[in-house]
Amino acid sequence: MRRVEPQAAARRRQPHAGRGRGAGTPAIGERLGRSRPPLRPAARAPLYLVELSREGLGGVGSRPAARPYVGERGRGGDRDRAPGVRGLPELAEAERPHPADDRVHAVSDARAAARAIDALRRGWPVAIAGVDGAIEVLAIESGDANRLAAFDVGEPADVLLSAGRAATLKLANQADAAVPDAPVRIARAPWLDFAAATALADPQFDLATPLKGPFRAVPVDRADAAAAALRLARIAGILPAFFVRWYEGTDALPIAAIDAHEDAGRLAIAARARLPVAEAEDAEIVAFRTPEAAGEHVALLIGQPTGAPPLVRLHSECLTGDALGSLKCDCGPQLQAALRAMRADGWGILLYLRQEGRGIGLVNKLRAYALQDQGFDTVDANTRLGFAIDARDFGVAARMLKLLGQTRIRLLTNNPEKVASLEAAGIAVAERVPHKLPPNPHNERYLATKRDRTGHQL
Ligand SMILES: Nc1nc2c(ncn2[C@@H]2O[C@H](COP(=O)(O)OP(=O)(O)OP(=O)(O)O)[C@@H](O)[C@H]2O)c(=O)[nH]1
Ligand SMILES: [Zn+2]
Repeated sequence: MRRVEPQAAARRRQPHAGRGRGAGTPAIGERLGRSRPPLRPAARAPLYLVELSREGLGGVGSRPAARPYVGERGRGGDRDRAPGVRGLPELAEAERPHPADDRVHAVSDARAAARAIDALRRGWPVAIAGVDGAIEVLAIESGDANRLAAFDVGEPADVLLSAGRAATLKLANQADAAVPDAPVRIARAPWLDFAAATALADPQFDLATPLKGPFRAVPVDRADAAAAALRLARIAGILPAFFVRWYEGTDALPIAAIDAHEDAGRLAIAARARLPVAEAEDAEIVAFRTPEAAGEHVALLIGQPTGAPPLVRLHSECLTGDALGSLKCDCGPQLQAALRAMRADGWGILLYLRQEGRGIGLVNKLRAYALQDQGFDTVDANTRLGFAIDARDFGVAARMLKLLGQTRIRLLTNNPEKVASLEAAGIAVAERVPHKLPPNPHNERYLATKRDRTGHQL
């Protein structure tokens, strides 16, 4: 058994309900669930939420133990397999996500991060603790003028943007913009009301909405917490732009909680089943998830192990390309071509990674598309929004391959970064297999940008 946290504290932590930050507007505080009076410490002490350890119950819930996908066809005989599932016996046990003694803190912290992400999307303030102190942020995208009025209590909150966005506003120099997701703080001028801040946050409307000004960048104090806030925005799929103030409470989210939330090492196999697909009737699907993060990744296993390293494709989710047949990118054709190549090769593994829009999420990718409609290329569009050019973590793919028992692969890609990231995470890439498809008039520029600006071998 493990003790997680007092129920009252768990309820109170996000949004910072009842922490008594002074005279907020009662109606708004009520609506945001923030007006509950603080509980006296004595009232919190005895109540604890208790969870049974999964290990103690013998395995992860009622799931079958993960069986790695290695070995040879028919070894042990088909009759030994669970019905409908490609089972390959006597193989290395899947790695455990964490040593048991790490788990209590990692789990509660990572859940606190999940609550903070949810709060950001709802327009609730979130406090984040750095080494030099904490900040509190209100996302501009999900906030409104009333929430800002409540947030501004005492003195007006400044604005927190990313360097990529600040550079487009001429508030950061090129050197700063080299790290587009680094934090930049803008002093709150009297005219910087909610509407003006919205225009600052979203570059899509720069051409249509001339910005007021001048704006003045000020030194970013508590920079680690500010950078963490921008990171949380990316995970939440919102614009990396906030109102920001110092926070003196003790219940701020530690940055380590965000690390735990994103920790690929916490991925485990959640389910597996047969999935006949057009390219391979004997395919098997394996789903992976962590206890906290929302995205579930899947592997599609094609053909039967031949003893040679499998042909692997890391495919990042692209709703527009994969499901809607978008011609703006090459994702849909690449996905299908990868499955065909695996079938031709004998066996392979497609990793379908929930990293839509190179990790910035669907809505932000569509904003990037709107910027491309205005003439910016795929790299500049990401930067102007305030994101890294590529925000993906390929450690996720490395972890999935290890859980499938594969540490030596042949990789279908034109992207040297995928090779380097997998190698750095302990996967030997025996061969990079080019994965080029003919351009169309709509994706020609996109592919040229990948070749010229992001090092793709096209
Ligand atoms: N932010 C952003 N994401 C895009 C854009 N176009 C496509 N994507 C996303 O880019 C990802 C596709 O990249 P991949 O094909 O996996 O990888 P790659 O870096 O091109 O490398 P390859 O293995 O050579 O194909 C998907 O998540 C798409 O949603 C764009 O203009 N902006
Ligand atoms: Zn795509």
